[in-house]
Amino acid sequence: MSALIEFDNLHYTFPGSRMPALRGATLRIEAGQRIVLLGRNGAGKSTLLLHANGILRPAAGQVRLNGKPLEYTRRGLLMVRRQVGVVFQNPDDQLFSASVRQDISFGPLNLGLSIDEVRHRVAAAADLCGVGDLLDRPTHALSGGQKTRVALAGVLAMGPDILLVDEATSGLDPWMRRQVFAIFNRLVERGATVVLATHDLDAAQHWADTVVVMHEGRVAVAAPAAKVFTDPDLRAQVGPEIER
Ligand SMILES: Nc1ncnc2c1ncn2[C@@H]1O[C@H](COP(=O)(O)OP(=O)(O)OP(=O)(O)O)[C@@H](O)[C@H]1O
Repeated sequence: MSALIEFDNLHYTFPGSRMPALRGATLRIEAGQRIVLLGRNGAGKSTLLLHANGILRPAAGQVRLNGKPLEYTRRGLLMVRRQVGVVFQNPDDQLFSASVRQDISFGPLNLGLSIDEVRHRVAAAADLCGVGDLLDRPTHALSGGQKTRVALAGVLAMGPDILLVDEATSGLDPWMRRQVFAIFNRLVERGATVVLATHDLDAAQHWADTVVVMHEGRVAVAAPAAKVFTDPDLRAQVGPEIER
């Protein structure tokens, strides 16, 4: 059976950079997984996630969604973004509308849904993320944690099968962090996959079922979380990436 999403030997170098950010990154992700993506600063985690919904296009290699190669056309990318949601590291890269309501509505409107359906999705996603009372606020006047939750609501309103979250949970207070992880769990129970790129080893040990470690633009390890932290061979292989 084909994977939900597959990164096959991806190579990518940012324009103007001499160092490749991805050097043959390969990873297979199935439905219903809780994945934590670890790796030192600059290992390539964000770059890999930006390939998942076609924001970046690999110089070589292929991204496949349900076995089909991504199509980098307007139509192809819209289809991908319906299924693959990314919450960026910096929510300011994601929020660009005048109000929170407009921002969360943007994705579902782009899907061509009816106004009623969009309203329903926006209200449900805002409620889930605890930003229902912020809907009429300008996005620039929010705190960092509020911006993160609005960005998450905007992605959830699209109803993704796979949610990729780039180090966005670190700025949340402990209460909100628990809420956000509860949202991730609900998505997974529904059959979606959540991938969290983070330096949060607690999330890797206590939340993830699968831990993926990137090193210098490649996936060095992809294994059950319990194994990564206990198997001496894997531990040695992962080395400083997971040492506290
Ligand atoms: N916009 C960019 N332009 C040029 N180089 C970039 C850009 N973004 C990232 N890079 C480079 O690509 C490599 C991979 O970076 P990436 O952001 O994917 O790492 P990361 O694992 O997400 O790191 P971090 O843990 O610091 O977020 C690094 O060498 C980085 O300097």
